[in-house]
Amino acid sequence: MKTSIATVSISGTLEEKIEAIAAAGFSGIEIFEQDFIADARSPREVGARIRDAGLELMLFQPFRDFEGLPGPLRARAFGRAERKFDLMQELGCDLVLVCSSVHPEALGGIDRAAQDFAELGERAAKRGLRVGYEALAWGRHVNDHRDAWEVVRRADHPSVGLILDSFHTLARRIDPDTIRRIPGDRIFFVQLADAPAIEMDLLYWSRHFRNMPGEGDLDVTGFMRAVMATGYAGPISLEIFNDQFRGGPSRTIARDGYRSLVALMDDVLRAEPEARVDLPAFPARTEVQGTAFLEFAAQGEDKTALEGLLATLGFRRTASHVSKSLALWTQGEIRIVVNAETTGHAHSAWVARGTTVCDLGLDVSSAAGTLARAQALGAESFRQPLGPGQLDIPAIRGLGGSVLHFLDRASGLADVWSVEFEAMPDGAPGDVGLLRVDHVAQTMGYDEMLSWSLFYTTLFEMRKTPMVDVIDPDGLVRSQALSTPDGRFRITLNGAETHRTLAGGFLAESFGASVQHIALATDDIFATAGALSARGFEALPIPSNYYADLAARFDLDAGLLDRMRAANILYDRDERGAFFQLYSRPFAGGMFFEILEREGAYGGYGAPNAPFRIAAQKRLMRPKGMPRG
Ligand SMILES: O=C(O)c1ccc(O)c(O)c1
Ligand SMILES: [Mg+2]
Repeated sequence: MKTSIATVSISGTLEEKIEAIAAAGFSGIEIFEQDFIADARSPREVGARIRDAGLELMLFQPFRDFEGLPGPLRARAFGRAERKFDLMQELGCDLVLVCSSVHPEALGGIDRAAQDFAELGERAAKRGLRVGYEALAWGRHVNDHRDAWEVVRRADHPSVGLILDSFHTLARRIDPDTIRRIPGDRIFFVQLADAPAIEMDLLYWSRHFRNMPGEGDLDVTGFMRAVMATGYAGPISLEIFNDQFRGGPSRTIARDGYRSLVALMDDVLRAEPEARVDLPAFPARTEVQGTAFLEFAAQGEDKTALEGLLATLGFRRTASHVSKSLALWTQGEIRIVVNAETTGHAHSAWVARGTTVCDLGLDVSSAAGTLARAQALGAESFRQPLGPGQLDIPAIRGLGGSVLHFLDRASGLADVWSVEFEAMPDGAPGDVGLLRVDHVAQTMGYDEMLSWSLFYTTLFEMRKTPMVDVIDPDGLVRSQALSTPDGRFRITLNGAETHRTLAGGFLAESFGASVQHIALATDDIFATAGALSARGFEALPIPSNYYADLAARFDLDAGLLDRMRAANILYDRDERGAFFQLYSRPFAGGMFFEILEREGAYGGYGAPNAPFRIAAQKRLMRPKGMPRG
């Protein structure tokens, strides 16, 4: 499979783009004319540089406002085309993208355009070049791939073909299955982009809001299934105009692109087994069965404070690692590892961020299969030297330096707790009824959210919920939840735009994206709250204004309301059930625990309560009488 990406899709100079694209694993590149013009090197040098980087220069674009012009304007358009053909020959690129005209004097007429393309094809063929025609969604006369195809069909020249772009087809809600009737060998190139479903002007939407397949709401898979059904065997390229990506880290964005393209083509192949996609086989998305463990890196006073908090939360230190400074704390199905090693990944994480969640372990059906998929999608595997008798548990680097381990029963990895740990019960009193990890909440910059959601949704079988806005007294935080279909593994992504929000302050303190809170589930929040307070746990205080509003919003039994108020429990409800939650006070630079109960099949995360929770946390964290800012 030939993969490619347009230089417009990422940030930097042309040289930085070339390096990032090559490093991400693409086979080729679409060069956007502006990127070339801004470069100081000659066309020959640029072409040679691209090939030296191991990339094929697959497309030169765009050539605008060509077809359907009258008299002298037409002659001038051909003159311009000849100049660009000269340039392409120097660059060493044989295909140009001509996008449908928006010229105010373009006349329209399928046959007129076809004649123009027949002549252009003849001129291109003399130089061994080819011409591809793409319908822009806002083209003056041609704005639908079906019309562009009719122009190409009537031009009837072997050097003239069609270029398809998923954005232009899907943005206009044109049925992608209409592509199935186009002969695959007449399609010269395919560009892919997704986009979020927002109502706006097509041109503005296209130039600013495109994103990687899988990051938006368009049916790019359906589009690509139709393309592959035609027998198309050419390059599959990303063309993503996005303001955030233009300013983002080029290597990360290029890697996201590669991940999105490989995941998409894998989906296409699974849905359309007849399609000829020469993609090496790798396992389907992993179905995560649950959280096997959460590992904190902690040292010194922070470690003592964390252990104290774990004890008041009803955890018991049940085992220690045979050779490392790792303690295992358990309750219900929950395992928390406290890592106080002075070398290795946990130690580096602690040095960089202070007390932090440095590792997430997931229960999967095949750990090796999950690793294989992650690597096929471009993830790096993660390894540390193994001590005697230690299990080689497959792991990868997530984003932002995070690490994920995969445990399964089939290969005995789930036995790590008895193999590598020695039981060492601390004799603490019984638990408080916490049963399992409900979700892990990660905080990141707003502009990193797409990378993280793409990472999880391409590797694991997870659904995204729509993004919600959370109002912090000092700014906005966007929040999006990802969940396995059965809800056994859930992650919430919180994107901060300013350091003044609670999430933004945590992000600044922890030097990058990381877990800010861990939500643990009980089946009886009132019993749990009672047991917690008996152990000296102090819940985050919630003001009585909140309970007065609850009484107004929901038809709640007065006794229930009183019990919630007494225990600082927040409440929410949806069509499927009710939700109760309480919070710990912040620890170690702004992390916290949440304790929750889902009643019925409540599917949310208590988002309506977030502004009140944040304000309550800020009251505790902000020294009294200090002006903010
Ligand atoms: O926005 C544009 O002008 C533009 C140019 C070239 C393309 O391939 C495209 O899809 C859009
Ligand atoms: Mg395009």
